[in-house]
Amino acid sequence: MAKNPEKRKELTSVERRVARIASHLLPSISPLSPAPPIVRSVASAEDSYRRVHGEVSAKEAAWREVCDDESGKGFVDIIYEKALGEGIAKITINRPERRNAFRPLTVKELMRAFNDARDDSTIGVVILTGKGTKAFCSGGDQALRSSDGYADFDSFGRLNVLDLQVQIRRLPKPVIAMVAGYAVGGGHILHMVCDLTIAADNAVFGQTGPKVGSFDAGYGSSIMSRLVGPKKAREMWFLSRFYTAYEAEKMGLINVVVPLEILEQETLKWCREILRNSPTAIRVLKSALNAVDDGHAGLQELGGNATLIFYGTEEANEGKTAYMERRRPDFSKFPRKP
Ligand SMILES: CC(C)(COP(=O)(O)OP(=O)(O)OC[C@H]1O[C@@H](n2cnc3c(N)ncnc32)[C@H](O)[C@@H]1OP(=O)(O)O)[C@@H](O)C(=O)NCCC(=O)NCCSC(=O)CCC(=O)c1ccccc1C(=O)O
Repeated sequence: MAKNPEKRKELTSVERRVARIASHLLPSISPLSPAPPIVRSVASAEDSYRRVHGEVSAKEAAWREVCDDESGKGFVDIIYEKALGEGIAKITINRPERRNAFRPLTVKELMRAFNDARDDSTIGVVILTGKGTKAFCSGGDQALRSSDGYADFDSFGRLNVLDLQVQIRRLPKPVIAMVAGYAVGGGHILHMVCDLTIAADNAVFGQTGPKVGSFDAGYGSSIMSRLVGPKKAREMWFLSRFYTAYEAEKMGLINVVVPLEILEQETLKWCREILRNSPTAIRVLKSALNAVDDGHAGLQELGGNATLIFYGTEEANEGKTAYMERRRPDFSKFPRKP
């Protein structure tokens, strides 16, 4: 070790640079090779952000079940939990005996839970998952399919999962699909509308609609085409094949594959990493990333965020205050910035 402080500083700097370059030279992982236990981290252990913030915790969450929302109806088809002392909510489809297929009641309950998570200002990230390790979700419950949608307790059919998709897309907080087992049919679409997908190595992805006389000509087609490209999207829909988690990762359909045993641990790490960042930046970015694809609705969401931020300024406050005080607003002190 160099004794001269100048030399030591130089040596440390060289070591840091070598570590950074080496992290870029790691061999790429074959799509069929097993996932490494520690998931991709390009930043070197020595960078200044890490020195300030430390490692993201991978500890288990202390989940507290939310048995009810303001409707007072309780939950039957889902489990809704929040991590104590953390800004994480977890919504689990709880019909494992049906591979977590959804019926209208399931969708209604999912919407209530997502609504609660949206309104709860302590929550910054929402995880959507399925009970057990065999399925994330296998789509609409075919036993309840009728000529006008899906009907459970009454005779009216509905396709209320389409409203759920829009709700997830517009929720101003990241939604992460945590997928073990099958994510197929309408279940595959649910993971696609989520902002991020973290998959276990046993996950299987695909559409089944054309095999069972169904299709999703909305987000299920357009978002897929954006994610995997128009040719691959046609393959996925026309052939209705299933794909492994590694194939899905290679296609850009999901973010990462991890061993099943650490699926929740890794998902929590991603949540905590997001939660370290500015909530407003994340909120605006989500709406910006969706804006073009979502057309007027996308612009409305992005524009709403601009208004929300503007309301916090002195300039906006001057307008409101002047109105309330029955006087002319004085906007002259606010610069017309270049
Ligand atoms: C998922 C499987 C590949 C799993 O196979 P396997 O592990 O061998 O298990 P199984 O023995 O098949 O299943 C166990 C048990 O679960 C029942 N089950 C599974 N999936 C469903 C389902 N979707 N509906 C009803 N029941 C289901 C199965 O019958 C077994 O019951 P037993 O009593 O024990 O026999 C495999 O299960 C499978 O392929 N499942 C079907 C997948 C499927 O085709 N899903 C429907 C696709 S269509 C759709 O989801 C439309 C949804 C929708 O609402 C919509 C409509 C219009 C526009 C948009 C949408 C949209 O969702 O976006």
